[in-house]
Amino acid sequence: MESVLEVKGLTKKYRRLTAVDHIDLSIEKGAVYGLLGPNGSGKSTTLGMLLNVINPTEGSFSWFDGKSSSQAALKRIGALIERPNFYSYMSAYKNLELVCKIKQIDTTNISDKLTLVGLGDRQHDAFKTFSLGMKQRLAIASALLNDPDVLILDEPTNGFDPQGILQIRQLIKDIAKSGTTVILASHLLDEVEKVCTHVLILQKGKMLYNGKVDELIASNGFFELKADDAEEMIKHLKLHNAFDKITETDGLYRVFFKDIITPSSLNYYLMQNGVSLSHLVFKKESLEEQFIQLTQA
Ligand SMILES: Nc1ncnc2c1ncn2[C@@H]1O[C@H](COP(=O)(O)OP(=O)(O)OP(=O)(O)O)[C@@H](O)[C@H]1O
Repeated sequence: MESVLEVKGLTKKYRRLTAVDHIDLSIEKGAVYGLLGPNGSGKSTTLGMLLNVINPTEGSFSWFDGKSSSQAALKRIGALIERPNFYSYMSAYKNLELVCKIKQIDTTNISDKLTLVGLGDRQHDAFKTFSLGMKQRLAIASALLNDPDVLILDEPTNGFDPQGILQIRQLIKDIAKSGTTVILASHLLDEVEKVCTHVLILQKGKMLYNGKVDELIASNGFFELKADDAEEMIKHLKLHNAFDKITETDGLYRVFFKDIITPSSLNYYLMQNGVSLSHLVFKKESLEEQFIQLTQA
């Protein structure tokens, strides 16, 4: 697969605060890569470094083949970090014409990009008549004017109503389908689950998970167990060679294994060791449960 971005040990320190702490990342063409984390976890700082507006304290990154200069690489990237200022009395089309003039790009793409973001039939209407969601879609069209290989979005659906959110998420998926790699920062787990193929989970600048969204969801699952003799059960669970960890809430034990274990084989193992269970349920965690586990660890 063609590599779009390679990041090694990227770190940003602000005095004593480490905003981004040794991040490694490898993004392939066509991925929709989510940077997921609560406010202040370092998402915007990471994007700022990748866009050359924040100087890293340590580490390195290289765009595309690693051979192009950072200036040349930046020309292949469209970014929407802050809401751009458009002229309210000018039409969507005229606003984008102005963007093209400023960025010295050909204007031939404007109508196509407006159609792509669903504003084809509103392109000659004044910007001030647009809803918030339409304004954001115009901003995305603006970032796409020079046909970038990569589109970077910071919290793309923040502040929109449910319908606006749906439209923007669908648009992001359509853009990715057309071959553009997307990197998006979001504090919304649901957004990453619905839109992204890959995710880097950040907490206080540290990487908690980095990989495919599917693989995060498709964990080995866990067992909910109860036994009259809980102590004996725990002892034998811990002796199992695939044992990972155990947690307890109100007498119900959640047991995680490093490998896939079937309910019947676990039941058999415990029975052989003299432990009879009064409750055995196998469950798969939702991404949300895994996210909570990761961020609580
Ligand atoms: N210029 C700065 N000087 C000092 N500290 C900063 C600066 N910029 C960011 N920080 C701190 O770095 C940490 C990471 O901030 P960052 O904005 O990257 O997080 P984020 O995940 O994007 O959060 P948000 O969604 O709230 O912007 C925070 O603790 C923030 O206060």
